Amino acid sequence: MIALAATQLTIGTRLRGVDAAFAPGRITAICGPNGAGKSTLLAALAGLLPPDSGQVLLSGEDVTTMHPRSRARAIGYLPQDGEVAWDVAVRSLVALGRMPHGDTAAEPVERTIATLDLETLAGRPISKLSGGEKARALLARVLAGEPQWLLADEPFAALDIGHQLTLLRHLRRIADEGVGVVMVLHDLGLAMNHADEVIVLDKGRLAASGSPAEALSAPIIEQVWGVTATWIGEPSGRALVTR
Ligand SMILES: Nc1ncnc2c1ncn2[C@@H]1O[C@H](COP(=O)(O)OP(=O)(O)OP(=O)(O)O)[C@@H](O)[C@H]1O
Repeated sequence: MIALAATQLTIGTRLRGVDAAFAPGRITAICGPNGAGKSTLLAALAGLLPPDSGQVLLSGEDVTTMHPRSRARAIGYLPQDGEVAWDVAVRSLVALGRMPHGDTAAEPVERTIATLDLETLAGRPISKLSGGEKARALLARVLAGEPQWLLADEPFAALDIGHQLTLLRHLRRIADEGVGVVMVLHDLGLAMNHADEVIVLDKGRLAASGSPAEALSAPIIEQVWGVTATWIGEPSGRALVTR
């Protein structure tokens, strides 16, 4: 089993001694208030932020010292505000996701374009896309690389409800195939209903972790977000009602 784990991860005051383990085939949501350290943790898991102390291990190997190409093959990372250096067409951008493999294999590129409903946009330059269309194109680039781990920062933020649902189903499908999915989510309903595990960060520290029901219980939401709220509805269809 290829596991990804952070031990006593410390980066300035942004992350303070965070321990977290992620399992392949599972969807883990990282939640917490603004500035809690969620994006910092995700970037550190991707090997892009060297810690002051502690480490991130992928199958026992330190991610910061892995060969960049093997790390890129293993870990697909989608940052919060993805920027594109060149104004290429969507299809070319998605094909760039194959770089870690040293190929531009048409099959995964076209499959990912179809999965993210980008067929009619495939020839259009990135600069001429809407915010949500660009978000889907950037996500497609990462998915086309078929990584063992998908680390995505707020992948649903710009998507309409239909594309959110399509993406949720796709993430569950790749998780069922063994991919480890780790994503930062502000929408606690999405985390409660669709994640297998939840990690809650608060001021750089781990505040809770476990099943969605455990880690996002009303007392933890009150303690971490300072919000009094109740979950209503059935499992996998819960809604958070604030008071
Ligand atoms: N490059 C940086 N150097 C120093 N501090 C930073 C840097 N980037 C972010 N921070 C600070 O580190 C803390 C954690 O930031 P981070 O982006 O990880 O939070 P977050 O939980 O993802 O927040 P949000 O929900 O607002 O996206 C914040 O207080 C932020 O101001």
